[in-house]
This record gives sequence, structure tokens and C-alpha cells, in this order.
Amino acid sequence: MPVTQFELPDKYQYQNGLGSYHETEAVEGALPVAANNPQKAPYGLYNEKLSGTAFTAPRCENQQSWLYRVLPASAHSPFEPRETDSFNTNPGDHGRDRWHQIPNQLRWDPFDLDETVDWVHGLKLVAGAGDPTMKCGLGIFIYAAGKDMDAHQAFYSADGDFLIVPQHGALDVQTELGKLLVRPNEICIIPRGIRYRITLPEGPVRGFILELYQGHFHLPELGPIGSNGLANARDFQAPIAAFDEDTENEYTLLAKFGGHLFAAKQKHTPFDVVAWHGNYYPYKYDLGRFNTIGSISYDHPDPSIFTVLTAQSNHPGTAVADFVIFPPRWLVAEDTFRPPWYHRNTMSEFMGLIQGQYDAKTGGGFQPAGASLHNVMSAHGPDASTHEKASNAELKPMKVGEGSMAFMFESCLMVGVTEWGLKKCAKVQADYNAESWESLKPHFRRPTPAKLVNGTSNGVPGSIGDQGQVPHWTS
Ligand SMILES: O=C(O)Cc1cc(O)ccc1O
Ligand SMILES: [Fe+2]
Repeated sequence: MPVTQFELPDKYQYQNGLGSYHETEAVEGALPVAANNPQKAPYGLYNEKLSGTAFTAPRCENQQSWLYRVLPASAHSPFEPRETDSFNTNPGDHGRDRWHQIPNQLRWDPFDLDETVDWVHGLKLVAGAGDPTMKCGLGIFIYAAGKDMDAHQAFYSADGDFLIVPQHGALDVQTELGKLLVRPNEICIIPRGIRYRITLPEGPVRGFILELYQGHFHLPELGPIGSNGLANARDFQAPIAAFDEDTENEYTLLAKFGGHLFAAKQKHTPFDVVAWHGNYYPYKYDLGRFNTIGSISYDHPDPSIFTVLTAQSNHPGTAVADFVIFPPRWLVAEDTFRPPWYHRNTMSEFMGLIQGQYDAKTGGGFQPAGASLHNVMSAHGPDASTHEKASNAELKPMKVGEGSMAFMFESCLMVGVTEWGLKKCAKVQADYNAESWESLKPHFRRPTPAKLVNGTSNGVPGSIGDQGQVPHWTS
């Protein structure tokens, strides 16, 4: 169910709809009528365009917004590199701290909270692929922070769109285009370039981020599902315009550019947009509003039925990044091994747990704030205890995942792990394979007497099927 009973109520107003053209003004009359770029904008504001796609991108892909603000975004000093030794979220670029490309299944214990840092310094790259300077691939971050960003600071990433998945604590996100409150079980997307400041109204925060270096997220196609279902467009919420007027104090603008941090100064607030219109904006979504679809006859469908948002590669149907969730849902499938099947995938699967328990891993090792990575063709599936339970369970209708929310970042790219992710964080579980799969027992029993198949004897005469289940649909 939707996030309704939160201790921290959402004090902000939103406009509903994803992919919609929105317009909003904090002062009546601040949006110019008809013209985007009038000779003089209302009330002496500056016109400014923010392009999220190439000018010439096809109409169906084109994303841009027009901002009407006190001073343009360019009114700042030159950027200087900052924290060059410690801040690097592009391990491919310098030949040091390179990606570890390994086929091992990995699982992490819950990542630590860190109350000593703010949002910008709480970003830890754990895995990823590609390169933001080539606008290809993705970065997967763990964040943990306990401090508000400085009152006179703003941050943006030129590298990609941030898909933020809070696991603990609320994020108050002041963006140029307005304010969003984002709590666990909600997500938020901050597109490339949009400047923002994060404060922590409930104290320490922790969660996951997928930074998408290419393209943007969209709702997945629905195909035969029809015109509604999964995440519905109207449940995504964009902010309304909200602005400050401070032109006295000095502000620091922090930029993540090519994975490195830069800082510039300006003598006015970055949050001075009085009105905007367009289809390039930050937004949030309550995962509890997801309309879950599943099997109501038999078998376990592909997890693509749980896709909230997708960012496609150039090959349609193949995602650079899918954001998939496993929400509470009813399982009713007959004659079915209900947890995920054992499998190997050409796509890589990074999973995290926000709360509760994931139905493929009931053995206890996959915990809230923890994560796992099953890379390209790395074999995985339910742990031994889940297999045991699910193969013997009475198949009555059953609600799984009550109070639970797991998610997956799935990518067509081979995902590398950073030095921090593999070693420095000290969270990788040494016994993941042993606990999950190496303890699986063979259950195979040759039928006696066994049958000749294709004229080849398997060594024991007889017929197969005597002990097999008669499928319910043939009886
Ligand atoms: O590996 C996982 O747990 C994710 C997953 C879930 C599912 O229901 C089917 C396939 C799959 O990869
Ligand atoms: Fe999987």
C-alpha cells in the first residue's frame, strides 16, 4: 500500500504526471504567455533553457524546461577542482582504482550509517559500467549521511540522472525547480544538471543510487497488459516552483563532472527559479502505488513484470538500466515452485533490500540496507533454506513480502566493482556461496525401472513418468 502513515508528513505540493509537460509559477504572472524567450521576462526575471536531450532529439524523446529566474545559472566564478585525491566516481578514467570485473556472486552486509558527512561526501561508488565522459553506462552508489548540506551550497551532477532509493531516513530535496520530500519506500529522480541541496529532517540517511550516464528513465511498455498497470504515470510527482531571493550571501556550487568534484562561488542563491515550464524536471514516486501483476495460473514469470522505470539501450527491449521492485503481493500459482528460478542471465543484477525479507533469500543473509550482485552469467537463485521450504510448501494463496521491499538495478552491461565495494567497505560476505547454494543437496532419484530414451539406455530398464506429477491441466 502507498506510504501514507509516515511519521514525517509530506509538507510539499506536487504536480502529478510523468512524461507530462508541466508548468508552475510561484508568483502569479511569472510565466511568460506564449513566448519562451521574451525580450523582457515578467518581473525582470532572466529566461533560461535547460536541455536534457539534444535540441534535435525526436519529439517523443525531447526533454527540456524553461526557467524564469532572478539570475542565470552561469553567474558564478570559474570552477576549481576539489578533493582530487578522495573524490573519484569514475574509476575507469585514471588507471588507478580500476573496476574489478569478477564473476563471483557478491553479497554485502548492511552498509554503515555515517553521521559525519553530508550528501555530497556520503556518496560511495560501489559498482558500475561505462564512463560518464562518453555518456554511456551507469554508476551504482551507496549513500550514507548524517549532516545537512551547508545552507549556502548546491550540488549537481553533469554525469547523469540520479535515481535515489532511500533505505533509511528522509531526504528534503530543495531543487532549482522546487522541493521534494523523499522517504523510504519512495524514490526520486534528479535529472542531470539540476542543482539541489539535501537536508535531513529526520536525522541520518542511507540508501542506494543508480546514476544513469546515458538517456533517461521512462515507464516500460505495457504490451498485452494494456493501458494501465505497473507504475502509472499519474502517480509520479514533480515539484511546484519555489524560490529564494538571497543576493547577499556567498554560495558554493559543487559539480560532479566526469566523476570528479569541482567548486565555484556565486553571490546569490542557486534556488531562485520563480517559474518554469517543460518536461525536464525532478520527480518522486511512492513504491506503494505500484500495481503488481503476476501469475494467476501457474509458473513464475520473468521479473520484468515488476519494472518501475526503464532506460533503454540502442537495442529496444534491452535496458542499460531497469529499476525493478519486489513489493508485497499475493502468490496463487498452482503446481509451481514459487520463488525465483535458478538461473544465469546475460544481464547483470544488482539487488538491494529496503525493508523486510526477500522471497528468494529467507536464509537471513540478505538484510535491509544490504545488497547483492549477480553479474553477467553468474549463476544464482534461491538459497538452500528457501528451496527446501518452497518445494514442500502447501500451495495455497499466500501473501509474500508483507512490509517488505526489495529492488533490482538490472543492466545489459557487465558491472565492475570498485575497490571500496570489494574491499574498503568491509561488507562483502565470505560465505555467500556456501550458505546459499553449496549446501544444496541432490534430490534426483532414478525412476525404477527406467526407460529407454531415444533408443539410448540410461542403464536401468523401465519407464519414466511413473513417479512424476501428473500436470493438473491434463488430468
Ligand atoms: O535473482 C533474483 O532474485 C531476481 C529475480 C527474481 C525473479 O522473480 C526472477 C528472476 C530474477 O532474476
Ligand atoms: Fe536473478
